[in-house]
Amino acid sequence: MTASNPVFVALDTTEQSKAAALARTLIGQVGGFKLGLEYFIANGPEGMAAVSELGMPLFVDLKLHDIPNTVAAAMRGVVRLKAAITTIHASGGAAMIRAAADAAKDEAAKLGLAPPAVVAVTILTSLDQAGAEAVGFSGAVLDQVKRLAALAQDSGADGIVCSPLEVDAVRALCGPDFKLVIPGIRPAWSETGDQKRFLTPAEARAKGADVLVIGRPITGAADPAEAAGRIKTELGLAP
Ligand SMILES: O=C(O)c1cc(=O)[nH]c(=O)n1[C@@H]1O[C@H](COP(=O)(O)O)[C@@H](O)[C@H]1O
Repeated sequence: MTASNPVFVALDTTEQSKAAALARTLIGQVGGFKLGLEYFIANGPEGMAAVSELGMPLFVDLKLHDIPNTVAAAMRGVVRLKAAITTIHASGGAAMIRAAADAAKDEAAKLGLAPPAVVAVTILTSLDQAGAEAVGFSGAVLDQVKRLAALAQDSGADGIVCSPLEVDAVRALCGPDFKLVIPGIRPAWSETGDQKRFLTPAEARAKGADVLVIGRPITGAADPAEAAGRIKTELGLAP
């Protein structure tokens, strides 16, 4: 991420040529690129390299969630992809979070790389109150996010993923150095789609988000670079 632009654009596609072309168009308009499961399953490590070699920070979003030993081994592979940020699920528990954080640091040191920020997904932004309760998170979503954020921080994670609606409360709980990576970002002019807990880029930033994860409002626009530029303007960044 360049210091001034907090936007990581989610290049959610299975097509390597499409991701690389979009990425090239967006250099200068965003702070980094996010590649997730959809892309990784189709294109593997070589596909990740095709985007990372463009020289922008890479967010590798594989949302690891398994027993600690398996997650630690997978995390070593994520480090080899030269990730700047990567995700695990906080609900994997304290030992899993610790194993992921330790493996990231250890593998990065072995390879002489900067370790990725390991951020733990709390409650997916596609879940509303009823959806969160249906998978067993009882109580207000905000309280569940705060509980998982504290668990993640106590277990060595560098930050969390939550919706913009919870950012100020988590910031107050976890302090200024805890990285808040925030999807569920919808400019007023965009479609909400499957996101249930969302705010605009400027609202999320004002609440204290460090990274804004934005996909379809940019990638689905007729002119993605123009859409990213519009978001830059809304964030008060120089064109
Ligand atoms: O971990 C994530 O990045 C993530 C967590 C979450 O709770 N919600 C969420 O939408 N995401 C990701 O953020 C991106 C949002 O994309 P758009 O909804 O198209 O802006 C997608 O790539 C999701 O995988």
